[in-house]
Amino acid sequence: MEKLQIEQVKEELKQLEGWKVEDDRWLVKRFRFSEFLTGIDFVNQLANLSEEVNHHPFISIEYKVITVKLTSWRAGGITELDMNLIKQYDDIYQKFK
Ligand SMILES: C[C@H](O)[C@H](O)[C@H]1CNC2=NC(N)=NC(=O)C2=N1
Repeated sequence: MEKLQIEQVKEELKQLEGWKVEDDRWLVKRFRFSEFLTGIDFVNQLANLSEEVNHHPFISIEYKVITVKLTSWRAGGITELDMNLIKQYDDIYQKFK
């Protein structure tokens, strides 16, 4: 899978909420939760999805803030799969609202 042009990625991100591009290769978003363990539930759901599709984000847990960073390692940048997955991450997050 080929990496996308960053300008195209940034254009697509305007349709979403809270996603940024870092170092021209990472999609990054901070998800906030009211409870620590709810954030952990969210992480577990992302982990299961990651295993299903064999495509894994880097996830940091900072109390009630979960930071998700995603790129396609082998492609060396952001791919259609990454753009598809971040929408699935947002859908999972919506279920916790
Ligand atoms: C061997 C295994 O299929 C690969 O390392 C997978 C695992 N998860 C992955 N996750 C991400 N984000 N990018 C990859 O290129 C990738 N490759």
